[in-house]
Amino acid sequence: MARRNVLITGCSSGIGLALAVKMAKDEQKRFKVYATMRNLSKKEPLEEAAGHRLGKTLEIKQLDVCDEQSIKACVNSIPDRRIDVLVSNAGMGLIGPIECQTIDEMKTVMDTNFFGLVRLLKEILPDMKRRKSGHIVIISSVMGIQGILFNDVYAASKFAVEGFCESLAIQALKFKLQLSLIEPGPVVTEFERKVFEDGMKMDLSAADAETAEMFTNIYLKNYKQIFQSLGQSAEDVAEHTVKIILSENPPFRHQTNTLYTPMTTLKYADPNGDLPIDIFYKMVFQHDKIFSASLNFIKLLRWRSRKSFDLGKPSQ
Ligand SMILES: NC(=O)C1=CN([C@@H]2O[C@H](COP(=O)(O)OP(=O)(O)OC[C@H]3O[C@@H](n4cnc5c(N)ncnc54)[C@H](OP(=O)(O)O)[C@@H]3O)[C@@H](O)[C@H]2O)C=CC1
Ligand SMILES: CC1=C(/C=C/C(C)=C/C=C/C(C)=C/C=O)C(C)(C)CCC1
Repeated sequence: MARRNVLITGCSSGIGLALAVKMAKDEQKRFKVYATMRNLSKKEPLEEAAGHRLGKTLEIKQLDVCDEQSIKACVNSIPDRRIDVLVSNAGMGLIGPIECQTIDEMKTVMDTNFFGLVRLLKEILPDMKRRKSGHIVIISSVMGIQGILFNDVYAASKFAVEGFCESLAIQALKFKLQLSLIEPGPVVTEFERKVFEDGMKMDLSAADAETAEMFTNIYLKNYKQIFQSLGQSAEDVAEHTVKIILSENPPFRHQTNTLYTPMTTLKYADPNGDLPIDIFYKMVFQHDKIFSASLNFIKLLRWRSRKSFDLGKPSQ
């Protein structure tokens, strides 16, 4: 099989970095990775992790998904503009009561997570259609399927991504293109740190006392524990993603975290949509002690089995 050109966005940290390195280190050298980031002054961790693959199976390029010119320049710099696999990974989070967020902050989330993907595809899709080959892989989220308390705008941005892709997938099929949504649950990356820090410093004065208390003493208080007990590593998500890229018949949707699937399954179990809302409400407001104890139990099990605990590792 010929070496496939892979363009990945958001490679300065987290899932993008882990995926770029994993693909560049492929023993069979099946990929040429164009690892992109908006700010090249952040390239050191990637350079270090790529080691001697740098300049061989991995090249670092500038690309800001909020800037059409930067996308165009990056794609034009790739031989024959040939991108066989596009991984749309760049993204950002936003938590808190909407009363305390500005419309501009919300627009930045939509602009990055949703319009970022749209801009990439406007540039790359026509070439893929002409060649009648290509795989578009999108790092979506479980929040592309299901909303979570105090993640209203972030979830909306991922729902937008999923609706857009569901529509596009039908046309893509006609051009023999593949489209896959990767849906991780919580992943321990910079995303988690940034979102938590922003949440902690948030000015909650525009919210009523009950909402502010709920955000601080329920959401933020449990946030770290949720990531510690249910969280995956970026490398885990990268492993799932490579498996999807290499599969002959890649699925349209792939959830990476089996500890989280009982939650997302609730969505499909009730056409009225009340079941997940009701259960999340009870977990947060009525059975919070049982919920917290269950999280601690999962954390303990994972600690005892030192990472071998199955988080839905793709079968060999
Ligand atoms: N962590 C999690 O719990 C989960 C994350 N995801 C999704 O995974 C993806 C990767 O996030 P993750 O690795 O966790 O987080 P990180 O914060 O570690 O990585 C996000 C990357 O996106 C980049 N980025 C942000 N805005 C832009 C932009 N305008 N143009 C180009 N790059 C940009 C960041 O660059 P910079 O360093 O310059 O900010 C960074 O490289 C996101 O789409 C996120 O929504 C999905 C499920 C769970
Ligand atoms: C499990 C769970 C909760 C929190 C889930 C979280 C915090 C998920 C984070 C997912 C991320 C960060 C996805 C990124 O795209 C609640 C609502 C507290 C209570 C109900 C069950």
